[in-house]
Amino acid sequence: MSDKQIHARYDALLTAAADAVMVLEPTGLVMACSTGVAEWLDADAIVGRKLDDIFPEDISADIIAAAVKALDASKVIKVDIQLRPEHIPVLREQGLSETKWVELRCSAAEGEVLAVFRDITAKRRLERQVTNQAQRDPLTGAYNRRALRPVLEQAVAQAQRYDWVCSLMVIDVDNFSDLNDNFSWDCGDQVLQQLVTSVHSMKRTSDFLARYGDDQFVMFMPETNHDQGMAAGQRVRRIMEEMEIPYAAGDVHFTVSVGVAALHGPEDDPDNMLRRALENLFIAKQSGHNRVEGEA
Ligand SMILES: Nc1nc2c(ncn2[C@@H]2O[C@H](COP(=O)(O)OP(=O)(O)OP(=O)(O)O)[C@@H](O)[C@H]2O)c(=O)[nH]1
Repeated sequence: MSDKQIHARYDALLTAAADAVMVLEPTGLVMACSTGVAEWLDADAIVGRKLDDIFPEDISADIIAAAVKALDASKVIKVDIQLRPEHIPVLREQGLSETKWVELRCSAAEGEVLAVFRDITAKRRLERQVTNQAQRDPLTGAYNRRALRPVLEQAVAQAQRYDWVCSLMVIDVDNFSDLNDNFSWDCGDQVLQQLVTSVHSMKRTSDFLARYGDDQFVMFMPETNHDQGMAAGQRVRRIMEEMEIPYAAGDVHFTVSVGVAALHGPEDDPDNMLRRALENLFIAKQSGHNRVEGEA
């Protein structure tokens, strides 16, 4: 096969490929470029420039490191790169209008490196969506019990290390099964959704709300001592008591009971805090509902 044929085949391959490809010198100089389907890359404006002139320092260093490794190890080196238009003016001018994730694969060829960029933005988005769904309660959008566990463990350990205070509350809808029975399951659903919306709008950004059971929610509150946790519990109780949910058969009212527990020093742990909060919730229910109980 002649050199001409080899070049023609190489050009045809690059023209047909969906991926963007750059031929790089190990110094970072772009010798050739084909854009594939990347509408945010202008080959003419890239060829002859150094990666440092195109990308910010950290990205260009990642690409050069992958290229050098591919040359040294004679194998394909893979690295994922995030391209943000606000950090890469050169690509923004060429049409990069939203954040993209690309998978870079480098392989060595006669002292040069072929750098293949594949757009994996859609795959990344899907992965994030799936992770998000796995951590959320589909009805209310609050975090679920599975998501709560690692947050509690990390936050309680951190509070213990730095001698900070923290508290949690368990919120439980009073006579929730009666709401379901007397109105409808749909009405019960609306109560749970409204509860979460209201608690979200009153809580601090750092507080963490999760659906813990059927009609039960746990809110972890960092940097909150017992008295502040009780005050937050009373706020939740009052807001729920005042809420009216419009329903076909008339406005629906409901109340909640709340159990609060604060961190008890270095020997305490999330399971014990939850157990105490649930005990206090039980006392609130036994004492007539629509109450907040904490530690004496
Ligand atoms: N609408 C609705 N109901 C649910 C959902 N998940 C569970 N339930 C129902 O919620 C009810 C929970 O009832 P219980 O745990 O007995 O609590 P309660 O009736 O509030 O009683 P107290 O806590 O003692 O006041 C059960 O009847 C479940 O079937 C849901 O997602 N939506």
